[in-house]
Amino acid sequence: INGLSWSEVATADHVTSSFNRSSFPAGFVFGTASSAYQYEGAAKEGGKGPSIWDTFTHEHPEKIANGSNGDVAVDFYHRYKEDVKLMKFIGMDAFRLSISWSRVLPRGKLSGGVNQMGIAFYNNLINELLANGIQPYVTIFHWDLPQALEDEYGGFLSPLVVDDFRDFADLCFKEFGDRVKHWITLNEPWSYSYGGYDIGVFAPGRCSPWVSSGCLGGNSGTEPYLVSHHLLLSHAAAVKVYKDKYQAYQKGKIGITLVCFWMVPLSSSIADKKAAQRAIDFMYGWFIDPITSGDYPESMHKLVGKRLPKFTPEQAELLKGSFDFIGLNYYIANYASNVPSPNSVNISYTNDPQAVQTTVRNGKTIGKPTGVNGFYMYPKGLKDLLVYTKEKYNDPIIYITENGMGDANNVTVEQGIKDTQRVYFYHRHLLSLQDAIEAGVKVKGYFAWSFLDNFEWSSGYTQRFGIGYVDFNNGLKRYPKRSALWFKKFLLKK
Ligand SMILES: OC[C@@H]1[C@@H](O)[C@H](O)[C@@H](O)c2nnnn21
Repeated sequence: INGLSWSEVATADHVTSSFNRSSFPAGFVFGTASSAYQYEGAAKEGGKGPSIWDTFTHEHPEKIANGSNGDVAVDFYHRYKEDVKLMKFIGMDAFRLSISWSRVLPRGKLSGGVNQMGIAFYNNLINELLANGIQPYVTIFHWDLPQALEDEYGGFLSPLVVDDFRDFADLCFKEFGDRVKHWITLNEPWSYSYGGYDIGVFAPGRCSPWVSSGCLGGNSGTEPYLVSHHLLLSHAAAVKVYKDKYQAYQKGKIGITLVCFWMVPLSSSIADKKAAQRAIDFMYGWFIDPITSGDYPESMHKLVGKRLPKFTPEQAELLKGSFDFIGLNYYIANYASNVPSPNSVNISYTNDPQAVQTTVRNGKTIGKPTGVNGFYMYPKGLKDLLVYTKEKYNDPIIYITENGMGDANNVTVEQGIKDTQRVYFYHRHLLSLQDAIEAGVKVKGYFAWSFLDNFEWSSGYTQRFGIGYVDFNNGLKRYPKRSALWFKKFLLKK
């Protein structure tokens, strides 16, 4: 600050410890994560077609804090070279980005034509990363479905999306797979289904009328399950294409990114312990069971019944083992407790598990607060989730593809960059990650969410998750936060 450049600020004395990169296995990958709609901006530039997030934010500004949108976001589309230099300055090994489907296929379908300016943008970005010694980890779908496919057949509500997603993934492998060696098919299918079709706060904003009066049609008891079913089939189709057509000579790896809140039984009662397991099944098992066993968890069959779509034997075969690694996004833990008399009238994904999630026990919150209401720090949950995955799902290779916290430091730049709470968050979660590795979990990398403050979906720009501060009042200027400088020391190669 006071005009100090990143390197001048970095020399300032910052607390470090003997805990650093060398506390992790050689070759362990450290990076930061992002997504297209939250970073790029240039929403109508360079031949890009509209996504459902462009539509959602413009047609329903009341659903986004301050009526914000991603039209400009943090202007990554124009500033990516400067930003890659900053990643290198911090010492990051990798950068996780997503491809905007409607930037490369403006009409969603291959038959609608490929936008060569979109292809060029991602080629330039990938080349810039590699030229700076940073590995690109690419997410194919991070929620920004082309509006054209939502209009044509309801997007992921329809099985027709599977072929279009497969073609989009094929295009990405063909155009970028010579340099991209780590692919993630989907980011958090849980969030897309739950946010977009159960509670309606994410695009396309659907839910049952009893859930919220603002929903644009929908049924919270059936649509989340249909959408997740088609997300899983799309994932499997993309993995098949990669393994059939590209992996042998491109020699990359492909996986999926899932999210799970760790669930802690509210009491030591059997009922609450079972409720916590159901809560994990409905958030995490919903997806990791089908890609490991080829079917949904038993608890979902029992509680959702005929509302839960079925996989054909062929689909089950395609899904089983459809990954080289699991990407895991971890942020928080919740208490889970049993719902003794389930609500038989208001049927929804949220009510089906008969487990209510809370954050306070005997007047004490589950962890230290963050800037996001209801989100508390629970570092131990990272290790618990990793060991759970190792033991229950046959010891897969795992990347932590997101971990971080939000704060509402919107007052001044000086305040915003003094994010000592975020330094504490990262320090504690990396210690927990180290415990998991010592317990034998095969974690190969860790990505902080996020490199820069960015568009935080329905929270707009009111929640900041970056280790880099963006001054939205002054030309989107970037500043290193304390956490960025902490990472710089942590990552220093001896
Ligand atoms: O809310 C912070 C971030 C979002 O910005 C990401 O887009 C999303 O992948 C996610 N999942 N959990 N937490 N997050």
